[in-house]
Amino acid sequence: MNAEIHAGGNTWRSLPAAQQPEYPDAQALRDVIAELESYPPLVFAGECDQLRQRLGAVARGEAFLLQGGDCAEAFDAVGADQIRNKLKTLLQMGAVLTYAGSVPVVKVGRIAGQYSKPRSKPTETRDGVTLPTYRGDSVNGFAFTPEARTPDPQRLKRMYQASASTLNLVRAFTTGGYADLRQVHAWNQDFVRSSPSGQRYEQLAREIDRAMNFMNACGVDPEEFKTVEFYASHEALVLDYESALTRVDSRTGHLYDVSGHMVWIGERTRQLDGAHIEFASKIRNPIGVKLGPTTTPEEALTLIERLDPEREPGRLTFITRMGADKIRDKLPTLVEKVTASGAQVVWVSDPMHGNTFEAASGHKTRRFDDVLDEVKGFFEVHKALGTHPGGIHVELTGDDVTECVGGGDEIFVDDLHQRYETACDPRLNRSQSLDLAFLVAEMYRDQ
Ligand SMILES: O=C[C@H](O)[C@H](O)COP(=O)(O)O
Ligand SMILES: C=C(OP(=O)(O)O)C(=O)O
Ligand SMILES: [Mn+2]
Repeated sequence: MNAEIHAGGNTWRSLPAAQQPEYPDAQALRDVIAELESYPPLVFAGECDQLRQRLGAVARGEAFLLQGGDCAEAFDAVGADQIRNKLKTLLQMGAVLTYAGSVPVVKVGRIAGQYSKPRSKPTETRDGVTLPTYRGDSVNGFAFTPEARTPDPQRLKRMYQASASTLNLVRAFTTGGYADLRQVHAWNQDFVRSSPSGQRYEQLAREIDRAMNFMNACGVDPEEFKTVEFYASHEALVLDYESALTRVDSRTGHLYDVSGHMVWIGERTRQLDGAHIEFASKIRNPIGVKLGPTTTPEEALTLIERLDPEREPGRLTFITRMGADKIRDKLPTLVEKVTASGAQVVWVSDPMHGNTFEAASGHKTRRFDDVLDEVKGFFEVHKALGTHPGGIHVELTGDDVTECVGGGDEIFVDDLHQRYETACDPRLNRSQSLDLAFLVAEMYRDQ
């Protein structure tokens, strides 16, 4: 490894880094970093390049990005069922969008690395006891005890291992036959009878079957449908971890963060003179940046200067998360100014993070109708400006949780307690995710 170039992955260290864990033992952290630096990459730099090319197609208006998964993955949820259910949900959504929206879909999970959480408050108080807030399994434990909530650098190694086993199973499913498009019915088997979206999906799967029979009859090799391209992404939050997993690509001499194919910088860490943007500017992975309602056009343009100086379609994805009540007001100027600058970014809607509220029961939740309305606003703005609504970024799970209210198989506020399992933000369940995919496919077709 070239030490000089590798140092490029550490230039962030001299800058202020928001939302970093405060470890009690600096030497223990250094030991963990040294160990992580010796671990093999989780992804290959060439795969990151391939995703950048796919996102280039999205930027040009030729494809659509579906990015989704947990708000916060958890170490104890690294099991075959959970991973399969999540993947299955994303594959079903992908099939709906591809078929009903008539557009190639680039599929990216918030998966195999989504273990670190920025928080709005540094501490949490319960019954007069104040402890550090939970910052994701990579940092501390969810249990409300001083031991669990103390940041422990050993957790970064567990994050690597959990990411590796998740990615291994995802790769097995996506290349080994499970994700074969001829399985469109099988993905739905446990689901169809019980839910309106499952039944709607079943009808679509029958049409896909017919289309595939037609293609077979035309001589298309059925093996073409056997594997699916699927990529892993997460928020690059804990920079000690991300930079320990940043390596020089022997083919090109460039730096890649090999902890995932795509990484994004969150709304709370996108300071222009901060460590996260500096880190992201040094790596060649496709980069996302979340843009909330306070983003100014000047900030967006400076982000482009910093992260995409070559104006390479696919390098930079702007993930807007304005809130349903603000998107129609805030997004147009940003899109106009960015487009006028000549940059070709991918525009993606995260309709989750601007629409969170606390229910009377104390559960953090989101209304399906607000989520839908933000996506609608996103499509309306792009239609009016003649730009491409490039994709959606959603928090979802394949399990039948009750965390967001609404949807075709309606969840009510009074249901929230039944299966509220998230460690951080409320996720769409499988039925709500499929509902959303059908509605987004209609919007895409209509625009
Ligand atoms: O997932 C994102 C953030 O960590 C989350 O929205 C912040 O939530 P908080 O306001 O509960 O800290
Ligand atoms: C923290 C997140 O989002 P944001 O940075 O947009 O608040 C997230 O995606 O979980
Ligand atoms: Mn979240």
